[in-house]
Amino acid sequence: MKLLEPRKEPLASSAAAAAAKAPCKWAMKKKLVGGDAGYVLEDVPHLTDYMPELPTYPNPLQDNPAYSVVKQYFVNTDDTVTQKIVVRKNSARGTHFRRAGPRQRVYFQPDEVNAAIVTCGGLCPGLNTVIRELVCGLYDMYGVTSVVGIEGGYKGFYSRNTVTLTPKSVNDIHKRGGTILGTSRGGHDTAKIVDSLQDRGINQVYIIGGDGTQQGASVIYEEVRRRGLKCAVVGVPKTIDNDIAVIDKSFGFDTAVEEAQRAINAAHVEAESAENGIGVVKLMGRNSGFIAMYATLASRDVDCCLIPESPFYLEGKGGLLEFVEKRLKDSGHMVIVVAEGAGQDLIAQSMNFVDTQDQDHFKKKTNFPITLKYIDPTYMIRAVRSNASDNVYCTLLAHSALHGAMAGYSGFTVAPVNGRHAYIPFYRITEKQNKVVITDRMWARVLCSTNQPCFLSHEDVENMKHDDDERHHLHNTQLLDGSPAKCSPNCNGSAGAE
Ligand SMILES: Nc1ncnc2c1ncn2[C@@H]1O[C@H](COP(=O)(O)OP(=O)(O)OP(=O)(O)O)[C@@H](O)[C@H]1O
Ligand SMILES: O=P(O)(O)OC[C@H]1O[C@](O)(CO)[C@@H](O)[C@@H]1O
Ligand SMILES: [Mg+2]
Repeated sequence: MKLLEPRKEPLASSAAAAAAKAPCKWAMKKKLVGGDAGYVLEDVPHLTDYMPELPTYPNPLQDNPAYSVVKQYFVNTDDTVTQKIVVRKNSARGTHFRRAGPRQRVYFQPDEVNAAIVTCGGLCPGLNTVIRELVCGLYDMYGVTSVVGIEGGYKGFYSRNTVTLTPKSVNDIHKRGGTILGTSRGGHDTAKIVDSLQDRGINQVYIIGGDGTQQGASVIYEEVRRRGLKCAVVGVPKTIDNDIAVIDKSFGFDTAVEEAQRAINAAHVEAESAENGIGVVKLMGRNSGFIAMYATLASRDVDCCLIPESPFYLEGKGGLLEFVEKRLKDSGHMVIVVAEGAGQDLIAQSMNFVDTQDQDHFKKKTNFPITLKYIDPTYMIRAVRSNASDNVYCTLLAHSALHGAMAGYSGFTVAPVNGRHAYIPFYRITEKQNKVVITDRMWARVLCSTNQPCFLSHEDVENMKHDDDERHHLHNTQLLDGSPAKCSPNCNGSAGAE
């Protein structure tokens, strides 16, 4: 294994190009370790990076009756998780992340730990489950008895008192939507937050939130490190939109897609029961259409799915209205699912038919009367409690997070990559957001299932494919230590690239 020089960012995306103009502060702080055949470990920081003399202790799990019988319960320190799961015979091994899980030695004694948990950003099903499992995991697995909640997001660090969290107080919270701690989208004052950590003697902080929150967590980590504090800063990624880069899926997404089925079913029933009935369902997704795409695929009752990534136009040959008219003539009703960010250009031209409930607009544009029912379950799909599958996922996330903190890792986000939980550096989560790639197979499946037009000309499609090829080419040929090791941040097969 050899330490590599920090690599240069590929110029494949506008974000990367911007970073090249104003070099990213992370560029000099990456912990890259190279191995054979183009193997690269993008490692996460550890408390010993700046506190080399820290003592270690045996992991209390070795004496825990539930875990001590597990064969190979502790993760080997060399275990890593590959980002690129599909390989060819001569492919470079590419990027890897440190495998999450309990380590044989830990850097905190149980009675030394003062943990804090905060939730930031928008709501998402599963927030309470993550909080519950962090608290119960710290208590039950590591014998920690001091865990507090920070109320109201980041600003709660310096404007509110903490709330004590115990297994008893969090026992039933996974059965509720929202977050018992409250959340907010403002108030990230790094110095004040770290002052508060210091004043309260907090030495493990679990920060649950989306891309903005993880950026906030990374600057908190930087400040903690600058002050030389023994405090593990751990990010748990959350976004209902499922658009976080690198990771397989974000918690709450499954639940949201499931809940969206209820709205789609209602739209279908309404549409079917009326003459030329159209049911329109608006789903979350300001910048990406994953919820709309998966809800459409799951339902099979949807005739048209509109997402921000796929431009469309209303009038003229090949436009949406022509398609609506044809579908109504063919089957007498239709269901349209629209992500909230879809058709932004049309909104700009005051042509947003989606937000209007004015059926005259449609009547004027089509040649026959229609009955339009508009259903907006936007907040309903994220305010519900998490489903069974998300509950299990949240439990594993919480456990991976606290194992990492106890093992002394800090400044990382935890999430599954190709089915295995891994510790991922903050910059990999925040440098870009995933989008639905409309030249990938998953979007083709949607078009196949709805039989909607792709609203793009042949030339548009060819241009997009060309752009994608260039993007892949640039990522694949970007050399690390002279070897072709890097794959696209998107090539982990996440969110339907298969
Ligand atoms: N670049 C940043 N640096 C520091 N703090 C940030 C940054 N961006 C956002 N934050 C802080 O993170 C918190 C949440 O941010 P934001 O509202 O963007 O939600 P999010 O975490 O992205 O979640 P969601 O998935 O709901 O959008 C806010 O308190 C905000 O001040
Ligand atoms: O209304 P709020 O709380 O800002 O959150 C809504 C937004 O959050 C998101 O889910 C992003 O996290 C968007 O898709 C959505 O528009
Ligand atoms: Mg966000």
